Amino acid sequence: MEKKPQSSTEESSIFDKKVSRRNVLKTAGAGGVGMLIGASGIGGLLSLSDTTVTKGETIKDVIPFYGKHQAGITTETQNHLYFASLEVTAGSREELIQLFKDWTEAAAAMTEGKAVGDHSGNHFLPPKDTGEAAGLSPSNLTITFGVGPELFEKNGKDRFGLKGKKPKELKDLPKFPLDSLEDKWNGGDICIQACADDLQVSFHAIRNLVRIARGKAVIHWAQTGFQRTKQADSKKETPRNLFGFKDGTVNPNVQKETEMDQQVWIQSGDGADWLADGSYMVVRRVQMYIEVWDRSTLRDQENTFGRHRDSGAPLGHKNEFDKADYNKKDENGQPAIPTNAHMRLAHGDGKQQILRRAYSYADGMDPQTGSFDAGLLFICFQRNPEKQFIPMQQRLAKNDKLNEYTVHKGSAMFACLPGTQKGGYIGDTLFS
Ligand SMILES: C=CC1=C(C)c2cc3[nH]c(cc4nc(cc5[nH]c(cc1n2)c(C)c5CCC(=O)O)C(CCC(=O)O)=C4C)c(C)c3C=C
Ligand SMILES: [Fe+2]
Repeated sequence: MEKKPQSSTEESSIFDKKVSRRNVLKTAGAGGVGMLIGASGIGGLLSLSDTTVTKGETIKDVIPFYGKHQAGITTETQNHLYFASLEVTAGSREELIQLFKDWTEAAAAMTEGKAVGDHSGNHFLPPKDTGEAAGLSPSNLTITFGVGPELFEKNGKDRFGLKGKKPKELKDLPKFPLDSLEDKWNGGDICIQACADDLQVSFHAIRNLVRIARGKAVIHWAQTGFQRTKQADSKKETPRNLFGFKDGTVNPNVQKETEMDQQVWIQSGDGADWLADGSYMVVRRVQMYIEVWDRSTLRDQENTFGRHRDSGAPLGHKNEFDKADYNKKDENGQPAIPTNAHMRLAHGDGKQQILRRAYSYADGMDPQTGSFDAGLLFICFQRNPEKQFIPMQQRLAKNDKLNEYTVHKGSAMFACLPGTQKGGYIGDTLFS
């Protein structure tokens, strides 16, 4: 559950005063703009331009969809996640291109709080938008698209004429010691990450994008995720994971463009120029044995992460954001932060960094064990997984004390596409 970045390019809500879909409806009723409702129906009602009917009022909670980078990477984490991994069934490159064009249009509309497609009002046709987000605020919805290795080549087949564009970094992750991966949580041709401050808004986004993809792509696996809501934590402190620890304290600073260029954004000259301004996303579905954890002592728990539970401070330190001193000894002359502590191993020599943007999940019961199926959908972004996530996970998989309490069940890597401008479409540099 990684925290709080805010990128100056993407994140500033473009308007200052809130006009939710509901407010527009109210205003329409009060201000006598019923004609508008009759003329353009829900689709029209929800369009940004229609906010002019409420002069002076503007919309909040909108994160722009268009831009140099896709939103949902350096964006401050929203309360909820709906993540979907899809398999492409389209028969041709043209169909695939059309899919990305349709998705772009729909995603741009939904992030502005608009419905998908025009409201036809035709009683003999299914409505274009499924409707469950009508009346809801845009809720800072971001929709982020990524492509997996098999979109470029599957079983030696160049399915969409993309083989020559495959970046060498985009491949299945190596099998790490202790991995217990299941096909049902692995891989995918395309991923869509929908984050919002309302789960119904996230779900609506994925549902409508999957609906648009009918005949061209199907869901392979999906996962919801959550963290404490901003309403529950108005101070917006670092969220706690399901083991009760602050999670997301040490993360690259998304406000610093140079840091993002070094660690997160793929640069032209890195190998695949069409992917410049995109980022590699690694996803791991990590089940956490919360019942086992709950029976372990506070000292064991703190030694596992190398941090104090209450304050989030590194062991031997006072405050959450104190710089960890890995040479510090405890009263017995032992390292204050144990050599197998998660944060110590993840940190390494500090040269590799990743931008973590994970969410907790809770999916009922694990039928095999009768315990909770709960954990972390670990998501991170980086410029080069071979230099960043992979060596880090190799260290963790070998020695991390956290491995006593977790198991990696799912794994995937996607290349998150560069952003696009109005008139373009997500993926345009891949297909041009
Ligand atoms: C390979 C990358 C990582 C995986 C997989 C991972 C899983 C994982 N982590 C936690 C909880 C915490 N992680 C913390 C720090 C931390 N974790 C990683 C990487 C992976 N974690 C990094 C790079 C760091 C920062 C290291 C540093 O330089 O200090 C912490 C400490 C607080 C914090 O900084 O966020 C916690 C807590 C869980 C529960 C988990 C899988 C279930
Ligand atoms: Fe971690």
